[in-house]
Amino acid sequence: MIKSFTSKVHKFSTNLSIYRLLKLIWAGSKQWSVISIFFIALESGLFFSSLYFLKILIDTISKHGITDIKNEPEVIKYIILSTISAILFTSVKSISGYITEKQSGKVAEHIDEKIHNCAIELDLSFYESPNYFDILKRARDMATDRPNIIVFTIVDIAKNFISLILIASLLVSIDWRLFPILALFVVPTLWVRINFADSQNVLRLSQTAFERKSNYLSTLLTSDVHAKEVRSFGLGNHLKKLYVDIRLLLLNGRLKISKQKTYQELITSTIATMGFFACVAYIAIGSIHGVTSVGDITLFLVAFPQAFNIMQNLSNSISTLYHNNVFVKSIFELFDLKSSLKEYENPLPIPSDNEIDLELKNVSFIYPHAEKNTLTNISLKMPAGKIIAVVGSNGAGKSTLIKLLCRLYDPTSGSVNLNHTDIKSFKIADYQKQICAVFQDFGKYNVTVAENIRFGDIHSHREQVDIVDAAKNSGADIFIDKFPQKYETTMGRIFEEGHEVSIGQWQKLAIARAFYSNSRFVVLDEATSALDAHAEKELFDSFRKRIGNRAALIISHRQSAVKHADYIYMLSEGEISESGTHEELVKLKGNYYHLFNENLTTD
Ligand SMILES: Nc1ncnc2c1ncn2[C@@H]1O[C@H](COP(=O)(O)OP(=O)(O)OP(=O)(O)O)[C@@H](O)[C@H]1O
Repeated sequence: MIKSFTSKVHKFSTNLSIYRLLKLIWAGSKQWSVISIFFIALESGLFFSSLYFLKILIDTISKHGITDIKNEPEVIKYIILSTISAILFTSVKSISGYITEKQSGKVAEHIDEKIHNCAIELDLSFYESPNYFDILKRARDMATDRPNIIVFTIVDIAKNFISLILIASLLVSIDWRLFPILALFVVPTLWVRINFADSQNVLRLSQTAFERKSNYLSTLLTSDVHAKEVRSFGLGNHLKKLYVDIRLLLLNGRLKISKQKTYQELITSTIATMGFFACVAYIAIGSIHGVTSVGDITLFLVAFPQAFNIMQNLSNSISTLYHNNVFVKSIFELFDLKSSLKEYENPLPIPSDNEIDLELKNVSFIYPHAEKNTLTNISLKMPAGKIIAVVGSNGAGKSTLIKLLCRLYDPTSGSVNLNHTDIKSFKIADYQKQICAVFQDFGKYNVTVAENIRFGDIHSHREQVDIVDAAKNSGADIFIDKFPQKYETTMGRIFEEGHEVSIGQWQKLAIARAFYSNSRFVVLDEATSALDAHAEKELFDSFRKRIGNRAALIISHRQSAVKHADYIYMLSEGEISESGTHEELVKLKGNYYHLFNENLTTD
């Protein structure tokens, strides 16, 4: 058991990252940490002094005898002093509870901010990794209430530790053997708790993926997005069963180690209680033999249960800290993740020329964890003021190409160049401002109409008229004007008074974002797929006028959307198989011709 205990303690100290944790707490709450430390010292000092005055009081009484009237002023003095110390102790304890609450609130805010920064700054490849989601989930779970628990626990450990030292000095003044005896009987309890916390941590790590899966199933059952299909396909009971099975599995895992802990705690708490009464017997027999005084016995009966409680609290706090360590580790794991997109050390300014081209040169790309290239040797140009189109069947690699253009990923080989300069030479944020993309799975923001459009260029403070212009250009103005609150209408149905609109209308809002943006390049990835034929025709007929001297890239499965492009690239299984104008490609009677098959026209 001793070997197991020391190995647990070693694992505990290496796993706990206590120094890093304290640094994190300090970074998030410097001022409140200082105040908190002051109150810890004050509280412990007052606790000690109330006991100390009590001891002197008892010593005074027992030395001079209870009936000695001369003794009265001194007795009253110590009664007053120990009462004042006890009152101050309880008051400081209450205030210090508030201070710890404030401190942990600050730490939680700090951790929350860091987690959100990581989530924003990490590149898209992390979102392809289940492991990243596990880390993120654990870190997010941690962010809500764990900082609170951890700060409270650390403060508790500090208080208990100081109090224990002070109280130990009192106990040692009775008999030095009392303290080691006490420690010996409390250690098994600590061992059981650390052991339990350790098993819980291992279990939690192995359960995170299942937890995520059960959360996912619960979302399927409860979210508005899936409500229609769940009902029409009658998926409810099937999904519910999958959910319940996983929850049962998780519960059984937890109950198994909890049962083990209950058995072990039964034994160790019996040992601890026996320890307490062994000490009582030791002191009582000592007093019969005249070795210990009445003051000693009284002090022992007051101080010993306190010391016993403090040691129990300490063991509880330490195991709580250890138990929460899995979350602490997760946030550090998250903080340690490094984006694979590297910032250039001396970034160049974005070229200010009026005419600016974007070009892919011999680009190949393989997704992280994928086995083969999604794109191979792609060369393609987006010249200023021109509209180009990329077409191809499902899975050909069109959206992937957009991700590279937007620098959401870097190519595995080849380069993306802005006016002949590799885009890696620019600051990522500066470059990304040059491109505005409307993705196939565009965002539906449950904010006002105006904010939905303003998200296209959130850093500029432009006039309302620009928002209205963007809405007119995308055709969204037609339904916006029908809302009583026009551009101040909240979209979606998540919030009260929100207005839900059709998918095509949402898509028009997303396109309005692109028109509102000042970027030099516009990318529409299947961005008009939900527009009715009339709205789509109207948009593309005047698209050139609407984008001004910007360059545009359109991805679409509809011939009507791509045929007016200046140049079209046909993507087949990740490679460009054909390119040319619509007329040239139709005449070629190759992949492009067959893709649109019957409905091809050259008008
Ligand atoms: N995150 C990813 N990780 C691994 N492979 C991916 C990932 N995203 C896409 N792929 C693979 O890359 C290939 C190209 O996908 P992409 O989304 O670029 O196709 P697409 O041409 O846009 O298709 P669609 O017309 O259906 O939108 C597909 O075979 C897909 O399986």
